Amino acid sequence: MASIGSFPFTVETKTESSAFLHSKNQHRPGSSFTTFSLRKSQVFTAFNNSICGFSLRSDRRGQSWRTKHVKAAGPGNFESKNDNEPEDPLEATIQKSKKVLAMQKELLHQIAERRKLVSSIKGSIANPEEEVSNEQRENSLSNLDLSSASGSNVVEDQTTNFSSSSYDDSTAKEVQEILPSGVIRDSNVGEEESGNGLPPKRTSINIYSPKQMKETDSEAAWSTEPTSFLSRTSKISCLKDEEGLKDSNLQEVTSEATDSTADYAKPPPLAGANVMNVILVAAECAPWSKTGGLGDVAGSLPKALARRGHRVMVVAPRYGNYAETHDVGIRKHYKVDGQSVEVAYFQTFIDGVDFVFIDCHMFRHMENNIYGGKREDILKRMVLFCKAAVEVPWHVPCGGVCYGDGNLVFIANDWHTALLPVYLKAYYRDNGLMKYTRSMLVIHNIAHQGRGPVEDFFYVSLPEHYLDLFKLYDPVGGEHFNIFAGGLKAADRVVTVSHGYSWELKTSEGGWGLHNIINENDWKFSGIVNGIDTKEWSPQHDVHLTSDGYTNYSLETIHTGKPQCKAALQKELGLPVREDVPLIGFIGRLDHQKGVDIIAEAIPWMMGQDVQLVMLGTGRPDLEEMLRNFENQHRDKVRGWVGFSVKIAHRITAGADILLMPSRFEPCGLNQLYAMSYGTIPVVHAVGGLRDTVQPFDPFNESGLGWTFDSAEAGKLIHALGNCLLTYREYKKSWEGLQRRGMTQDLSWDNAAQKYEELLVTAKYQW
Ligand SMILES: Nc1ncnc2c1ncn2[C@@H]1O[C@H](COP(=O)(O)OP(=O)(O)O[C@H]2O[C@H](CO)[C@@H](O)[C@H](O)[C@H]2O)[C@@H](O)[C@H]1O
Repeated sequence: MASIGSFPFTVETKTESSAFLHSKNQHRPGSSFTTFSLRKSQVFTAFNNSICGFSLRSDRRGQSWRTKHVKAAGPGNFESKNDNEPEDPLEATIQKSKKVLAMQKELLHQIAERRKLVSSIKGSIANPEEEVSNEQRENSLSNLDLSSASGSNVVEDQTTNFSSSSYDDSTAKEVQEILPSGVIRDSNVGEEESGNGLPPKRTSINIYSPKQMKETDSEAAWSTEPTSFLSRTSKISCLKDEEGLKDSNLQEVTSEATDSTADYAKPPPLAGANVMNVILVAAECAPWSKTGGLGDVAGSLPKALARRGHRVMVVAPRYGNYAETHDVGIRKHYKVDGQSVEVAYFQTFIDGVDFVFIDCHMFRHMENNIYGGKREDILKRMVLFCKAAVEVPWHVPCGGVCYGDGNLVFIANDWHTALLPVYLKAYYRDNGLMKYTRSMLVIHNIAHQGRGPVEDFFYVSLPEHYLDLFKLYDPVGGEHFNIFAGGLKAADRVVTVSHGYSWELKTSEGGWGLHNIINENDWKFSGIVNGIDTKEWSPQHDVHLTSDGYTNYSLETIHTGKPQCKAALQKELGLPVREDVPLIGFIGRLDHQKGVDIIAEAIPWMMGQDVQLVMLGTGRPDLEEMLRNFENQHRDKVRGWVGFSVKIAHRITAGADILLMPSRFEPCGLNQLYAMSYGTIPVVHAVGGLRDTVQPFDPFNESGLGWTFDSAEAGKLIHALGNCLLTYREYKKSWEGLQRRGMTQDLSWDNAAQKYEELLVTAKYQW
């Protein structure tokens, strides 16, 4: 983090988030410019990561940094034009040098201050009992008893829905209804949790008025201070009363703080001053659970964010027994449809990411049927999941320390977790809690929205005035309840997985009834093309290519490696082993979106060609039957694999020459990205992310990555595939060029992660 230090950060904070600073200054009257906006985490992070960054920064950032600095610091800054500046250039240089020296002195002073701060943190680790105030606030809504909140304990903050002057019994009742309606707060919880020899938990919360906040050290008074890495130390008190806390955890954290000086040598995080805590919440997460691309994204985007220096967690349901994970030992209760449901948390740390799995009877043994069951049952599962997930940063210590709710952004995904931004607002932020926590909602597929009758609203246990957020009218279904609609409105930022799809979503054809909401929220809406996990999906390292005659290969060895994989695939599937026949692949859900029926229409033409076709998919029973029929009718040319097999998906990607994707709509599409990185040429309907990522082949300029067709029709597919087959057979050099260009693209998540980061930052500073 050499480039973060405190100085540019302070500048950026001041210039970009005056509202935020305003509120900060309330707690720190009289703070000076250079210190007032450094939050605990940032102080710690800055301290932890660089001193020498100060001297490098102006060189590295050059003019843009200086401009910002001048803007922020105004007159008196060493870069600003001063009326008293001497005419003599030598004298002017000397004066400037003096000012630079003075500034460096000031910076050294700040560093010394921060050293003291870290020492005091270490001290507090050594004496965790002293953190009583932290302990008091470190509790969940599952333990809140707002009926005991009264008088001076009541929030007067304007951002909440209630004030002390108007707070009476009826308000208390209302607040009770709003806040804990989805959260069990009965004394059973406390008793249960104190049943392990641990101190009983408190059953009420102290809510501080702004006056109290001012009178109290703001760092100790309220956990909404953005925390990031400091949370690792300041949240120690949350651990000591948690079941399952091991001494070793504490030691780990203590030694982490002790070793902080050693971190000077570490390279700075790519995110620089933007380092934050990120929690991605998704209904599936590869490799543990996956029905499609959402699982891939949940398993890989977080790792790329972690590589940029963020503290990153994924929260997913625990559908099966995942060997790598351990029970954190914490139990909480949430109310779903009037029933108290106990949840446990399982955790593991892989590739820099904390993976937390929420365990409860509703998810167990659902690994092969994640979205199965009646509509109400799926909804109830997602309600529970979102209620539990939003509180994970409070309850689940990772590496010994909870994430805390400061400097935190949730990334929710698709309708399944679209309730999370709503809960964050309704339960917490409307009530002055999680004030600095933000949410982003990612649209992977707008076709699935969590629609139901308006009565479904009662399952989500929200205050009545929230109903309007979810109510939607459409000509087919009439007035209905729509979870995606609520999430889109409540989230601080909305992202979809390609630019093309972000445009399509705003049209009546592409928005599936949500286009008006998306257009109204255009200001917070962006498209970012997915990346791929190059560890999982690279022909060089693919673990599924190490046996059964397959082999790993790279651009250098593609001439031998890919034919070997093709032969192995033909052998494995019982097709004639022939190097010269073009092998066409299809992988995907068998449904309307993926255009399997368009392939079906083109089958008679295809079977007239000398080709082989391998299709892998699962989904609609009629389409599954169709795949079996293709195989039965053309046993020497077609294989239709009905089922979900990650191994076969990898092997098809490596062994095929061509990948077909005639999707009617495709928000991003991952298979074409995987294909290109394996030297397999995509033939795709130019829609959504497919249009963004597959530039059409131009034989005159020898450019492009594959073939595209402009409408989802069999005739168009045949035309594009015909040209592709011709090139495969007649123009080997062009084919190799296509493979080379595809394989040398940077398709990793790193680019996308940087773009996500930019939006996470805007969300963070959004008030
Ligand atoms: N039968 C099978 N066996 C094994 N593996 C199989 C399989 N069927 C599919 N897969 C795998 O599932 C993933 C599907 O990726 P897609 O991008 O096609 O996602 P999907 O349409 O599910 O997701 C949505 O989300 C993703 C992620 O944002 C978007 O790319 C996409 O456009 C959008 O529709 C790939 O990894 C693929 O290999």
